[in-house]
Amino acid sequence: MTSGSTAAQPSADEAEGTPPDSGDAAQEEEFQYRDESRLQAGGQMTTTTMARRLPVLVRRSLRMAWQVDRGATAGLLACQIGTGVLAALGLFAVTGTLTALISSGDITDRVREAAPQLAVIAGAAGLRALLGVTVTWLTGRLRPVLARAAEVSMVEAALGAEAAANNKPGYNDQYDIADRGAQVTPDLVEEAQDVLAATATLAAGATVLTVIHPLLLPLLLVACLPQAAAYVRAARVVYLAGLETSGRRRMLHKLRWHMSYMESSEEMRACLAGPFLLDRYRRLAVSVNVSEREAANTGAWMGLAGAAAGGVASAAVWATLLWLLVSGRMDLAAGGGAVFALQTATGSVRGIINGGARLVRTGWYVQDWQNFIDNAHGQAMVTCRGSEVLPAPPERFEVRNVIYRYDGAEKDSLAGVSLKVRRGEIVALVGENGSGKTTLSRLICGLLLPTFGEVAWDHKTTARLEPWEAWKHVAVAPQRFTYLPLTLRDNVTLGQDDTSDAALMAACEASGAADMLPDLRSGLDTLLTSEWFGGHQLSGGQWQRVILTRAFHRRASLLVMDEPTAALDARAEHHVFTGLRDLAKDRAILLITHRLANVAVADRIVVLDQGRLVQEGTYAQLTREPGLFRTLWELEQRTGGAPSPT
Ligand SMILES: Nc1ncnc2c1ncn2[C@@H]1O[C@H](COP(=O)(O)OP(=O)(O)OP(=O)(O)O)[C@@H](O)[C@H]1O
Repeated sequence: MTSGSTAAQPSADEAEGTPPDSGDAAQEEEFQYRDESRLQAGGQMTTTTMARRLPVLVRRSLRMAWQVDRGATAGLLACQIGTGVLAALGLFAVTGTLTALISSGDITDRVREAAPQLAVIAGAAGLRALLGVTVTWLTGRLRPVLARAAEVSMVEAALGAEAAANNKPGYNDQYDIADRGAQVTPDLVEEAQDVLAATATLAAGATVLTVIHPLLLPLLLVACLPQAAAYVRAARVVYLAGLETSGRRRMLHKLRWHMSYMESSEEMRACLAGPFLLDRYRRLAVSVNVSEREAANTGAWMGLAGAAAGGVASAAVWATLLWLLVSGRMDLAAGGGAVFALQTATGSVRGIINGGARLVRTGWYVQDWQNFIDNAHGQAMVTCRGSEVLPAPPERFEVRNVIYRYDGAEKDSLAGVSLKVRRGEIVALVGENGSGKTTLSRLICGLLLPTFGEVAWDHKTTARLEPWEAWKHVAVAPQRFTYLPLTLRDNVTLGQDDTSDAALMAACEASGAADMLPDLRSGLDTLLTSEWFGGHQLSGGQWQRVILTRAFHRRASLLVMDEPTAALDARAEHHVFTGLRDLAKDRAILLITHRLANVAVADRIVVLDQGRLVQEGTYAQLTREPGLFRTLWELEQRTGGAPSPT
């Protein structure tokens, strides 16, 4: 982005990650992770609990891999077992070779005796290399499939959460952390493979070591414990830093999205929002860098301490081996084999510790992912709602004395509102900005559940209905709609109901979208975005026609239209409103608009003021009687808007 050149550049100190000045601190405070219970739970995880969880994690990773690609998983397991067997064979062959070479007798005879063992060593090494390549191939095949599957589960869980969840404390943080878990799911499998491979090799080394001298293996394992503890602590520090920075990283992600994507590209330039946000981004990035760098430093120190402890412990094991040899408790040939076995076993134990610590850290993330997909941070609709299904499309939608307060809000957005809409009726919701119109429409659609009171469709409350089945009876043309990068046909039908051209064309006629079809290269099958080749970029008003087409195409009992013509030209707006009565024949229509000229079409008008229903009546009644409606209507008339009552 060229405008970035005008942005305040970070100083050298900032670029290196020095904490930003105090002016930014308050700003960053807003994005801090605040789920103390989660942080405490993370902080209390010890090496012992983690050691206990390791087999669970390996099993989980295998189960996940098995679900997405059985062939690759079985192949990987076979490779790991094969690697262990070959490692054992190779080690036994090394011991045999050394015994043969070191024994007394003619050198030619000794070499001849050792030759078959040497062939086994070479064969085992070659086959292990082959298995290594196979493991790389199978892992490469598994990784992307697993990552996509984890992402899909996340999206399913997010879609299965209450729409109100976004306001719940901690929900978005939990989503982010879980999303990170989804991204690292393939790592879990790979790290579990590493641990399995190292365990298989250790099993081989351990067998040989135990045969040579029973003291060596326990000594080696005890010696590695301090290193394991240090690595797990380091992993915990990095994981906790990931939790703590999640809110700030989410903000970075949002800023990146707004600065780079097409939808906001014009404001980024014309309002100089680009340089401003880029500066904000840099400062926030520095603060995240500082936290992550601190964690990396602490982790490195812990790793260093662990490695030093491991080094000392290793030296003790080697000294023991030396003592066994010098004191004559072990002969020279066995000693040679022990050196190889010890080296292999030490490498394997380090592999298990390293891989295990990484596996544990990844396991925490994956656990977060699992928790989220299990119940969406306590917001899963299946646990908040019933599973009843309406026997027939509802005739009547009723709001009974409803209070609604968004989570975290200081006051109610709706305070004791009651309203009825029947099929065949058009009801208009009117009121000033923030009076609660959209909130009321969300409740009547069952997108939100009331804080108090109830919303009933015929005689069933929305809280008892299975939501996805219920929403088959609802069509919404929302105030803030989403531009989906799909064809016109897909944007309208979303794969539902009658996807035939005839049904689509009828809806296009009603919304006015039919007028723009001649300009679309592939008609109904034109991709509605220029972000991909062959796509077509629509104007704001044209998009609104598409959204209306989508709502009209659905044969739903309740049609909610929230500022449905805000972006339409006069001809298109007139076309939509003259067709509304026809649409209302078999639908209940809830119309929200600030253009009071348009509410004349409604059978009833309901006026909201600060979350309360203050007036209800026909257009003729409300324009006559004193009240909020008349005040707004008169203001609109002064600017040349609403017609006189008939
Ligand atoms: N998702 C949300 N989270 C928290 N508060 C919200 C949310 N949506 C709306 N509110 C609050 O609820 C109140 C009613 O908002 P609502 O969108 O229902 O008003 P409206 O009458 O549709 O306004 P407008 O005419 O501007 O569209 C406002 O005070 C608003 O701040």
